Amino acid sequence: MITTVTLNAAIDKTYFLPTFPLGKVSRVQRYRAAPGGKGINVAKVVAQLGVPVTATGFVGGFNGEMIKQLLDRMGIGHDFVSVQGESRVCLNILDEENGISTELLEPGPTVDPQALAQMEEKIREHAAKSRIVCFSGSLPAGVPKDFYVKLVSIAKEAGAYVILDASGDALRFGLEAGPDMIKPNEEEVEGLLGIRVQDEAALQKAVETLLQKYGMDRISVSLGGAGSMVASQAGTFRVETPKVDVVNTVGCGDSYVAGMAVSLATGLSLEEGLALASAAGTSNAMTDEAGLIEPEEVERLRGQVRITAL
Ligand SMILES: Nc1ncnc2c1ncn2[C@@H]1O[C@H](COP(=O)(O)OP(=O)(O)O)[C@@H](O)[C@H]1O
Ligand SMILES: O=P(O)(O)OC[C@H]1O[C@](O)(COP(=O)(O)O)[C@@H](O)[C@@H]1O
Repeated sequence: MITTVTLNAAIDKTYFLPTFPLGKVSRVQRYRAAPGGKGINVAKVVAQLGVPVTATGFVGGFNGEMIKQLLDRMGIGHDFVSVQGESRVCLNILDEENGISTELLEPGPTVDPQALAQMEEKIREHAAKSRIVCFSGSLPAGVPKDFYVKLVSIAKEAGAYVILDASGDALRFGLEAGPDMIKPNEEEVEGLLGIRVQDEAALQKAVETLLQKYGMDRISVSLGGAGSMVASQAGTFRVETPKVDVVNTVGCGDSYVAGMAVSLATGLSLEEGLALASAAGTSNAMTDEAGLIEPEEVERLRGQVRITAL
């Protein structure tokens, strides 16, 4: 079992527009709405890859109900803590002619102390039944900056392998609890070390420094269409993913995390895991919804991922 945790769940809405002129009226002819927020996207991809998953986190209001109902329709198990207020809408406006994506992310509800305590209990309960627990995304108002320290510690004490995919203070604090894996982007690596990364050699040095400093099992720095660089206890690897026709890249990072979680839960080797994670991210880029992949496409892409030991 894999558990995903989304403290700021969302309805991910995508508007597909031929162009997106600012200051003009655009009539939306085509759109999609799906349950989202990073951890929920991870859960959707894990389920599509055929591994049992439970999604937890905070949900609120009508949007929260919609998130749960849409997950039910997808056959994805969930066990959320309900909060006052309304779960957010995350809007992605895709200007298809220019290939530009503009994301507008609402703040989400304010979480009260009682709900925080309930969440700690949920993590204790689900981590005890899970091989992998993935914590993903930003913290809504009312959640202390160091909440991931508490939750990661609880999950680790219960014996789960912990993946943390967050940014800013949430990541910085969360690292103190010793997650097994993180998936920062280059900017987040720079922020954590207070440096500028000029080239791949500098990135390699930076991720190896972080790996040693926090004693992690692996760090994947995702590089969009350029793939990823992964530092692990077995060495550092440059992972190149196939070039494809891109439709929508929102959710690629979540799909990559899902692939990694599935590989860990099913006992794949590190190299096999890197290929699966990259292929899942790339397959997501070829679909129009965040957290949507084509399992057959993933199978095909897996064989095309190039992994080089550095
Ligand atoms: N344009 C793209 N073409 C092919 N694969 C992509 C593309 N963008 C992302 N991916 C795949 O998804 C993974 C994660 O994407 P990335 O954009 O780096 O994450 P995030 O969404 O967290 O910023 C990449 O390592 C790659 O495997
Ligand atoms: O919780 P955060 O960090 O605000 O991110 C929320 C948003 O991130 C996304 O999951 C996309 O993330 P990635 O593109 O990094 O995978 C959106 O679908 C979502 O609504």
